[in-house]
Amino acid sequence: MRENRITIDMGTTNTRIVLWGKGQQKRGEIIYRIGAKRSAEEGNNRAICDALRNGFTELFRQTGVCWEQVKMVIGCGMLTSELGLVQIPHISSPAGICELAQSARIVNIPDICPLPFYLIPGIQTAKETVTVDNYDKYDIMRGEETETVAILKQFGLSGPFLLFLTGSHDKIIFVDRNGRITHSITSMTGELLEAVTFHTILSDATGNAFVTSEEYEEDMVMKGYLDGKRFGIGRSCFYGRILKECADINRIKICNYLLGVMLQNDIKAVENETAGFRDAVVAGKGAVGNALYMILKKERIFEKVIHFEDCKGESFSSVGALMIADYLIQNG
Ligand SMILES: Nc1ncnc2c1ncn2[C@@H]1O[C@H](COP(=O)(O)OP(=O)(O)O)[C@@H](O)[C@H]1O
Ligand SMILES: O=C(O)C(=O)C[C@@H](O)[C@H](O)COP(=O)(O)O
Repeated sequence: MRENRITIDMGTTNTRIVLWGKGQQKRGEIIYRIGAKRSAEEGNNRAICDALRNGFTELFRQTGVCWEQVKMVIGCGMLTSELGLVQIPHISSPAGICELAQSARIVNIPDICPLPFYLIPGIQTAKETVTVDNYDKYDIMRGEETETVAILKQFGLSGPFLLFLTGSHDKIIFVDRNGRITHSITSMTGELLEAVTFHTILSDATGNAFVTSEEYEEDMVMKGYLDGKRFGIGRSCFYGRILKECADINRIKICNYLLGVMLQNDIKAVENETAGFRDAVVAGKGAVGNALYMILKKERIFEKVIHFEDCKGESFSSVGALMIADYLIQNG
């Protein structure tokens, strides 16, 4: 019986392929450290195509499931960009689950997937033409719209609220009272933190590693955040080196400090845009999610801030893609 569905989310950095059995029962999951960034670096999408082929084979090997038992394959995120599998245009806001499901495209790529491949489009802020005079009112997302669907449905939320999503690119998503996305703001916080952590002189001070949940230190995050606000990102990052070389501070404290410095980006991005919003929701795992939640609470920009790490242990994007798959299956 064809009851299995496969969801794929490809981001800038990671690709997650999940095989779902009945309902929300996860049967298998493969995560590759391959994403849109790899295609940009290599000038082609071969790594992504290989990851999808290998991912399907590996999932079937692990679970014993075969293509004849799969009802639908559905993808979202940067898979639909020029750096992914097949480019499909963003749909315009406002949009929610119905608009996303109705705009899903079906493509046939038999050398990767023998079934029709459903692709969920991203969302762009509605705007006629983007020019050098108005680009700062515009934003795009691919993947986070699907995460938003999961967060709204799984936790029974209704807008209006601002949704903070962490990742390679942190997104601040404006959700209206009908649960539709009206606008978004992006900061490349995750990619910047990655570049600083692994590819600058500070890689020595960070020990070439991000801070984990267990290593999270609120005081150092807050110190970094306040310095970022006061001195700017560049100067504050260099204090990471001063702390290591001149004060002999350990790598965990320095990583927490740099996380706070970088999260200043997200607050700066949104601080003049919150009029009319009393509630904020933070959706993000690990130290980054904890840190952003803590900063938003301390800054008192919102009356209420809530935090979700994941959807009962599953990623928001995979659950959102599954919800859209089931919507499409139920609605023919
Ligand atoms: N402490 C941290 N732990 C893990 N990832 C972090 C951390 N700080 C920043 N990041 C960023 O988050 C990215 C991973 O985000 P994720 O949502 O899994 O991937 P994607 O953006 O590809 O969907 C990392 O590549 C990095 O840029
Ligand atoms: O829509 C596009 O082509 C984009 O670049 C949006 C991009 O920021 C996208 O939402 C991916 O972000 P993550 O890697 O999931 O953080």
